Amino acid sequence: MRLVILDTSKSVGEWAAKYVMKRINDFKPGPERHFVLGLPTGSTPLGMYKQLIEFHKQGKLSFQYVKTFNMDEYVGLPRNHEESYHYYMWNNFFKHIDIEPENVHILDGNASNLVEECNRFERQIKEAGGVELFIGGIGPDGHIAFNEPGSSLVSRTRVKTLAQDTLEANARFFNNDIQKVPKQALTVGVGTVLDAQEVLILITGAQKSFALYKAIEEGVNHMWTVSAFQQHANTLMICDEDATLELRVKTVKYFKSLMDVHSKLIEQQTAQ
Ligand SMILES: N[C@@H]1[C@@H](O)[C@H](O)[C@@H](COP(=O)(O)O)O[C@@H]1O
Repeated sequence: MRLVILDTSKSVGEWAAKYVMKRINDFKPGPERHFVLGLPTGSTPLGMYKQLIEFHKQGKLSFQYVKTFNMDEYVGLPRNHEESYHYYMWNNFFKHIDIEPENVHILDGNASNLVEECNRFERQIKEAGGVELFIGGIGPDGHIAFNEPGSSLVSRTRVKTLAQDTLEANARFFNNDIQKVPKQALTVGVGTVLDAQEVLILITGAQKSFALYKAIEEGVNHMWTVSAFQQHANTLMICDEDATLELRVKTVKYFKSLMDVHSKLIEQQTAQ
């Protein structure tokens, strides 16, 4: 596992965007060879999306041959509701880039048969050839996508009832009214994300520092589902200083000493 520690949450967004751009451009996507990207929502990735849009506007990056699969969506929230992940994705990212709408895949939380919707999503990922790079964020309770504490670490896309911690954390998006937060969501499983060729996880803020500690310094534990990525051969976590507050000084020093190595991961873009 790699951990890139940057000073601020802003730098996390910029670094992640440079990394994603490099991965897509190095892949050289084309009509017969789409780059398959898994995407998260939440406040953490906003800076990354902003920077990716900027790279696109500068002509450095195209999404014409990129297929996307989003991690999750609330159940029962109308698609045009400002807090739906459909709205979030189109508003914050897709409408600003050159992606083909048919290449965008977001779970439909209003489908008449939610189980079939989840199974269809898994099939679509498979038909696309699997995810090349899955980007994720985590909740303060260490969940990835909506894989709440106690989720199976081999789970697939499914309906999930949200934990109290998540309802509380996400109430801020619903006028701080916990009653307005949908109680269920559709989410990719931990196993779905583990199947990706590579996983990139963004973690910022002191409120995520205990989860980062659980993810890195303790063992794999289904009560902290992000810890499952210790078992993935190609996981890259990017965090800010605040998120390291619960880590040992030794751990932080070790990963910081690798910064020169990590900088090489985005080198081609900075040189452009
Ligand atoms: N289901 C989403 C997660 O996919 C996301 O990672 C998390 C963090 O959100 P934020 O970045 O706003 O802290 O929020 C929700 O729970």
